[in-house]
Amino acid sequence: MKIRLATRASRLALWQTEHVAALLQQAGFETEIVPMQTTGDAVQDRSLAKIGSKGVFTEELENSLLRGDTHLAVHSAKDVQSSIPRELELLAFLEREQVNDVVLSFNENFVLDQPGIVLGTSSTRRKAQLRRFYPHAETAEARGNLQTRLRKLEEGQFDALVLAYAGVHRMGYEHLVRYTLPTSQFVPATGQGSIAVECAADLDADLKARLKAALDHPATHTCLLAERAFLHTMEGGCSIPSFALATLDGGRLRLHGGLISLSGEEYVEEIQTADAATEAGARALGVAVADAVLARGGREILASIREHRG
Ligand SMILES: NCc1[nH]cc(CCC(=O)O)c1CC(=O)O
Repeated sequence: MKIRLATRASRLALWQTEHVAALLQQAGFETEIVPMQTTGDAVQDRSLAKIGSKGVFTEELENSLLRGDTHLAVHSAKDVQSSIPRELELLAFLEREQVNDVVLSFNENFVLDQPGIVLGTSSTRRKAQLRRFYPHAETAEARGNLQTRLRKLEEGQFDALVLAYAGVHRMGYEHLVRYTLPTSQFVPATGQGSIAVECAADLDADLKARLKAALDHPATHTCLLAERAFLHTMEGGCSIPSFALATLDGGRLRLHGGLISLSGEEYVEEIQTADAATEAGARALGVAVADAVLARGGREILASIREHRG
């Protein structure tokens, strides 16, 4: 049977979808890749916070699943909104890459701890974390796909670029990495480093089970359920500077989640652990960490972000 895969047309998205296709082929499926443009690709001149983050990289792919034109949609897990249409289902999460944010520069002697440096990023979370942990650095908007951002770096629009290691590795830009930022401070966005595979909820149950068996990484899946429950409770999209990283150690699931104000001054974080045996337990951990963050000052941070945006 030929499985049709919906994907964005960016080089990173195509790399990820070819990776999914290869796993499916190993399991005996034929595949066809169906690239499409999303709003997030079309709108390059405004920051994601301004165009609204709800599904800008996923909606067109989801519509193709809903029409029955494709069987699976392949996304960066980070780009998938915290609640998806009830007719759709997140079937599988592929094994996660190293989750860190990294700093790239063409200058081999680039030093982060230096006054006046300009760091390119398009993420409100990274901007806020940089303001908190590297207050001497300035940030500049760096929208566009990875190739566009690298070109802006090469043109000298900023001294360095802050990106997810996962995308940098997949695109072969590791030789430009000057710093790997610690996940204790630069806690990544929900889902960073994993690829999510979505399907229609009414896809044939037997086919679903075979596709899931070929693609899903259960430990990553458990972590992502906790992180996504956190994000859902936080009511954020990728433009709210929340962060969440779940890790599994033996049978224990650990979730580090929090929220940071745009200025980087207000900061609430929470770490809790739970038994990782069930999906319900993983989700409950995400809700508990988010509730604690909201109760300990997160609500005020969210209110001030909303006020700031008008
Ligand atoms: N929204 C952009 C986006 N979505 C996924 C990745 C990288 C790959 C990943 O985190 O899985 C990136 C680029 C970045 O954040 O540097």
